[in-house]
Amino acid sequence: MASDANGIPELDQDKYDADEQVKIICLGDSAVGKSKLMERFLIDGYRPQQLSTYALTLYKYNTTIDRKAVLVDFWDTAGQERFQSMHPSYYHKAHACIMVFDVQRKITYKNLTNWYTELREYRPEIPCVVVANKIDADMKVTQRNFNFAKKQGLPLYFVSAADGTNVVKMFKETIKMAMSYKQNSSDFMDEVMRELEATCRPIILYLRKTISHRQPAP
Ligand SMILES: Nc1nc2c(ncn2[C@@H]2O[C@H](COP(=O)(O)OP(=O)(O)OP(=O)(O)O)[C@@H](O)[C@H]2O)c(=O)[nH]1
Ligand SMILES: [Mg+2]
Repeated sequence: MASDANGIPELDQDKYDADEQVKIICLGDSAVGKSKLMERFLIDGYRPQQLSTYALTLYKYNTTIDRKAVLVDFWDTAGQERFQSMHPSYYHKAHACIMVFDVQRKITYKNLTNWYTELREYRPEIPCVVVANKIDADMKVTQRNFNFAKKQGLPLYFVSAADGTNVVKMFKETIKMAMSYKQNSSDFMDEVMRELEATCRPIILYLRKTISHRQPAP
């Protein structure tokens, strides 16, 4: 996506290398409330930017962390999740993930496993939170055990985009996790090591071959 995005600065993902830029993605089945959650959090003056060609909406949020201005880009799908899989560039350089299900629809909870597997394929280390949305419809669900989060060691938030319960708390904590990941991750070194390995492998193979073909000295 980034490479076809010539001329659309919002899709230039190199900007996420800068200290003050964070990318947070949102995953989950259709109609679980992903967009409503964003809108609820950014209720005062959110500026969603719909990029329909890319089945994507970007929500921008300015905040201050440790007295430093930070710009958060929330990436929200616009229908791509119906195909049960996202374009790889959706995951590219993401610093955290918000994974949402609808407490009223069991299938959306079951599908978290698929979303999580795909997320880890592309971003093995980034912080991820599980969000049980629509608790306003039946508060009793907060007593239920949703073991997926516990099993994976992920934080679980019971929220309602409709009445706002826990929405700000969940977003603020996720932003902090994203920043902390960005400051401490070994992403960059991993990339360097992978490049080095790929470059050096043919040389090592060649050397091994040459040495093994050498005749012992008389
Ligand atoms: N009762 C209740 N309804 C909600 C809540 N959040 C979202 N909804 C409703 O659920 C429906 C889907 O919400 P969206 O935010 O559009 O869901 P989405 O996950 O963005 O859906 P797609 O963009 O199609 O993937 C809408 O009719 C919302 O009004 C909630 O907390 N409580
Ligand atoms: Mg949506």
